[in-house]
Amino acid sequence: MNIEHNPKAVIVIFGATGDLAKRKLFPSIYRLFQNKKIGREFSVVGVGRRAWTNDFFRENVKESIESSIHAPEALEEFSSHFYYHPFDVTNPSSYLELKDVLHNLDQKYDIPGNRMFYLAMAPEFFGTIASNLKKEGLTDTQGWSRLVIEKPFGHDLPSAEQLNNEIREAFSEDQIYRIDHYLGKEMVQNIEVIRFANAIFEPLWNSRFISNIQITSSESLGVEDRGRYYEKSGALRDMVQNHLIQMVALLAMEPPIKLTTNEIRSEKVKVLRALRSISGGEVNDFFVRGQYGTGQMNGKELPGYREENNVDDISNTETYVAGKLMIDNFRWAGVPFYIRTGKRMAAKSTKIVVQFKDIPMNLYYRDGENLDPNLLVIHIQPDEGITLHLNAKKSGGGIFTQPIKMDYCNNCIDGINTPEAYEKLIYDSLCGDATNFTHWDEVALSWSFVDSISEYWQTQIADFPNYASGSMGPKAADMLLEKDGFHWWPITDIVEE
Ligand SMILES: NC(=O)C1=CN([C@@H]2O[C@H](COP(=O)(O)OP(=O)(O)OC[C@H]3O[C@@H](n4cnc5c(N)ncnc54)[C@H](OP(=O)(O)O)[C@@H]3O)[C@@H](O)[C@H]2O)C=CC1
Ligand SMILES: O=C1O[C@H](COP(=O)(O)O)[C@@H](O)[C@H](O)[C@H]1O
Repeated sequence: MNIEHNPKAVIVIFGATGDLAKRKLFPSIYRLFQNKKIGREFSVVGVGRRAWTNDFFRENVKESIESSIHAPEALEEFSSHFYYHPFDVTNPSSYLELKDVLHNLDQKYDIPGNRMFYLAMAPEFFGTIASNLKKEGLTDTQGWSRLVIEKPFGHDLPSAEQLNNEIREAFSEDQIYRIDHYLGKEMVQNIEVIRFANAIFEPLWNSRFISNIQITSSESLGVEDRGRYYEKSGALRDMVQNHLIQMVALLAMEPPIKLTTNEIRSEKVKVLRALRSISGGEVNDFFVRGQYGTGQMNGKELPGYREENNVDDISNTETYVAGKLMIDNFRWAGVPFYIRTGKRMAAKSTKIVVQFKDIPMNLYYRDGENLDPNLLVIHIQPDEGITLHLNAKKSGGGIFTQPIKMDYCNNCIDGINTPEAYEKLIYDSLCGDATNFTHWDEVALSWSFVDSISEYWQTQIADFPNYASGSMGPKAADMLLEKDGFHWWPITDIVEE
């Protein structure tokens, strides 16, 4: 792995007129520029079918930055690096013109032929774009060429394999950067550091001391304007196959022998290989699905999923998933990893709770007084930090215990400077660091895990809707833990479960 810290490149954004480019990509590239992670030697070429001019595109870029960053500076200079090249990506002849544009920009900005092709478009175009880039010689330069790909990477294992084969015709695995934006989140990246840089956690990080691990990624928003996509996806494919399984892998992996891309990925792959597969008949024992109905949030009446735009009024699509994952290896045998994610839940929050086993004998037990289990809570968002739940002596006479918390707040210190996930991932891909991107082996294993669940669900009509908007999901998700003697730990102090 050859990581370059002062990247010089032309970034080509396919889908530059779309929502992702505007909301995430332009502001992230701006922050890299503002923080001097990229210097003057860069250029961005936007591709879309709309007949925009360079000036119109630059106005759009400026608008996107102004709407997301307070008092941005040097916007004129920054946006002058942006160019727009309209064409339909299915038209092979346009790639030669793009090639000339890129060549001229190399010369203008003193860029040594480095190209980052960012595919912010629907996946059905990935293969066509990759093969045209290669065929027309756009990857044939003195510098490097990388392909950055947005999700969804297929909708099941066969479609992901087909997509992968198409792009692998033109790009090798080490040129492909598959985005999972959760891997760019500060506290997701912190999981490894918390585990492997602290003598107090690693010896306890196994089935002898941990009773269960819970990962919640709840959203308060509904499906918004993505009904068409979401109807075919659902929460299992949209969130579990990628973000939640990636967090499980980071929590469960063995310490890598070195902090290199290959070593870390290979440890994550081993976890995914040990993930117990769930056959059709077992799905109901391990997984619960839900769909939001009408409800209330902050005094506002909210529609159910089936009333949303572009959603079938008898839709069988799940907007909520809870599951129990078992990792059949030496470290984790018998420890459930509970996951849950859903739309229109009571709060927007992503949290990991590591629950330690009870001590063998409670010396402080008195009637009506119990020791709480020790918990390590990793707050991913919106708050970032860690909390350790302990028991301590109550002040005053006698030996009475009380639960206490030790808190570390990451974004209280770094505040608004905590880099956004996309900013970090774009920077990593420009630098050639693929650690926080998913390798094909990870993608394939996680699809194969979720496929057996979704195949079973497709054969069964669900009794939807089964949770109210603004709630914490269906009751059956509580039962999933209760039958093992556990319960979901609340995700915020305000949300009652
Ligand atoms: N938006 C988000 O927050 C997220 C999006 N994603 C993924 O990113 C990708 C893009 O999403 P999003 O930006 O929301 O989608 P949009 O529908 O907003 O944008 C699609 C883009 O593709 C371009 N496009 C479509 N067909 C062609 C074509 N034949 N030739 C050239 N350009 C074309 C459109 O340009 P034009 O109309 O000018 O032709 C537009 O710029 C999707 O795969 C999505 O799943 C992933 C995570 C989050
Ligand atoms: O990938 C996706 O993630 C978002 C949630 O991301 P977050 O960073 O806001 O937690 C989700 O809303 C979307 O449906 C999904 O495609």
